[in-house]
Amino acid sequence: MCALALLTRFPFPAPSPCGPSLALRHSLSSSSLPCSPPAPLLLLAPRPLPRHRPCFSVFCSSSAPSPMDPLSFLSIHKDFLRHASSQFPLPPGVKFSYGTAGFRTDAALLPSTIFRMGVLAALRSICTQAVTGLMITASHNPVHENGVKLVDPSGGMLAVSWESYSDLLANAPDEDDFIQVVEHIVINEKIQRKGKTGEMVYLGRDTRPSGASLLEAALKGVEAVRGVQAQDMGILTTPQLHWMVRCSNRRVPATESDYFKTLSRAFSILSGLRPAGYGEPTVFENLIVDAANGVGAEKLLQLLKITPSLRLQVRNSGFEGEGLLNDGVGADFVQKEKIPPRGFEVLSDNLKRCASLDGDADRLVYFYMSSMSQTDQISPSLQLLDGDKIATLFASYIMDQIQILRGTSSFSAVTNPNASIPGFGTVKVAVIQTAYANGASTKYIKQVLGLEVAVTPTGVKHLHKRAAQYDVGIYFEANGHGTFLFSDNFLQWLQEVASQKEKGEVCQAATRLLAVSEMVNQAVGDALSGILMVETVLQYRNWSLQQWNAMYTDLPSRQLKVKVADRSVIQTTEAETKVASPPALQAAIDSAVEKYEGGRAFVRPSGTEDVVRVYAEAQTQKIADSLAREVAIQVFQLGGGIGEMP
Ligand SMILES: CC(=O)N[C@H]1[C@@H](OP(=O)(O)O)O[C@H](CO)[C@@H](O)[C@@H]1O
Ligand SMILES: [Mg+2]
Repeated sequence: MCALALLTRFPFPAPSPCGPSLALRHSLSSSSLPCSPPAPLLLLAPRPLPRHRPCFSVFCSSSAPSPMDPLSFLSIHKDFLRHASSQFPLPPGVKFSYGTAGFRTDAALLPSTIFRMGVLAALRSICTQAVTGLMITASHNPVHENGVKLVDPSGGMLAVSWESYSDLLANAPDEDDFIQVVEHIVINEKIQRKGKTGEMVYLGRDTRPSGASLLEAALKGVEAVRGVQAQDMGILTTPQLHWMVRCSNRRVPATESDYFKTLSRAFSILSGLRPAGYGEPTVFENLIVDAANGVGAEKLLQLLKITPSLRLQVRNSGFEGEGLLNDGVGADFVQKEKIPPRGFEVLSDNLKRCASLDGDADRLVYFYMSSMSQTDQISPSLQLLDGDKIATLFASYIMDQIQILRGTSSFSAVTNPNASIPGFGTVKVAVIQTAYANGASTKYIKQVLGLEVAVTPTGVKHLHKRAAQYDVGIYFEANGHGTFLFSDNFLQWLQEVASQKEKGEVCQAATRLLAVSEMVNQAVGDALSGILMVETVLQYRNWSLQQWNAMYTDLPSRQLKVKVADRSVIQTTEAETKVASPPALQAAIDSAVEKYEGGRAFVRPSGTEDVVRVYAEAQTQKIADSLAREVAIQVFQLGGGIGEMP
């Protein structure tokens, strides 16, 4: 295919700032920009620009690797790659987008995308000279769908700067275009082979029936990049694969069995380190876990086998075809619908300690049923302990330990996060939330725990990055996806203190935090390690779910979705809490909010569905409902609503 034909087909992104062997030197709309020294014209391609402004860019190179034959320079055989990709043709009429959490769509449409992501994961591995990962899952989506996410060497999500490559690769119409995109990535990222042996991609999948054949496609993609090894890690939860990639690159034991052993060992250490002053440990009733008929069921049972002190039962396991994945079950269902998952209704009286995972076990919510008086009759209602409640519980536990490290063994109502720990200095602790966090949680964290709250846009990749800036960064989305991270500096200091037995309580608190840092997945949110952590804190405090729930009362809230012709017309700012465009919309939201004391509302285009999301909270449910509706109408009117008016 000639370069000109490609012109109209690929919106190549600007070269990466981290590997600028090719510089964007020239565009037809600004052709006077110098390209100095003159460099060979390599590729003529359109770049993403504001709409209605046709413009093309010239990528040019001035340094090695050999720009004219980048693949053979890497010992990648072009014909082999072309032949392999021809086995996985692009389905017609589909536009793929990496989105907030990877590609997700009907499984039948995915083989080409997953083959190509295998290639990308292999290129990322060569580029970073480290193990990368590829997970086949569609999380809480229906069973006929599937998806793929890439894991970076740190164990976190794929670097945002590489997301545009995944879109280009996934949408390349044929083999020649595909090869051109691969070449573009190799040159743009200055990828070179360093002759090391670390070029490896770990592959994992959840329990979806389509997973096995899609994994084959991924395997072929990795193998098409000769020299990079693919390792099939089997059926896993998403967080397990992230954990394995992270551990492998840190040169620590990284098998699935190591994962279970690490979590279990840390849980046992923590169970044996209850403080004096909270009374004799209560023998809790078993936790009943709704596993969304997904991969979490089998994995929880494996964890249970080696952790006898963990008291739980698994329901909605999906074993032997019983129950459909994510169908009326799971964390997303429970959090959104606020009703018990399928299979739990009959047990209403015993539902005192329950939790729900999502389909790939990276989200976790807790709940219990309480009898509430509704008009003239008593009916059970679901009390949800969502990601905000989990973050608050964890933050309060961390502050408890920090108080002890400071030499104050009792947990005072208001802590001072700036007070330093003798021997360490100021320990920076923060909770990272999104705009969807319930206002009551934010108030509690700031006013009662005295902690900083940072707000990022929606999507775990944003929260994780921010959390990594603190000594302890706790992040959760309200939907139950989150974890907390420790800085290496703080961990190193804790190691020293934990080895000084004579320090008594202080040594114990350091030992606890070290165990917590092993148990809580440092790569990504993990429902299994989340359960262990919640159970640890509840045991430590001797708390029932009711006592935990009483930390603060959620403000009533309402979420709505509005269909508009083009959701990209809504642009937001200030971590998605304000609308930048159309400007009249923010003014309309402000005047709606002003009518209700303590009200809050914001809107943003969804990154995973073709809708604009509306969120409102207020002092009563009725007001939250009216405010949400009022704002939804404004979105409809000012944002090009289609279909029925909300
Ligand atoms: C309000 C909400 O729950 N949004 C979810 C949802 O994103 P949207 O961009 O809102 O569609 O899916 C994301 C990926 O799972 C998750 O990170 C996020 O929290
Ligand atoms: Mg998930």
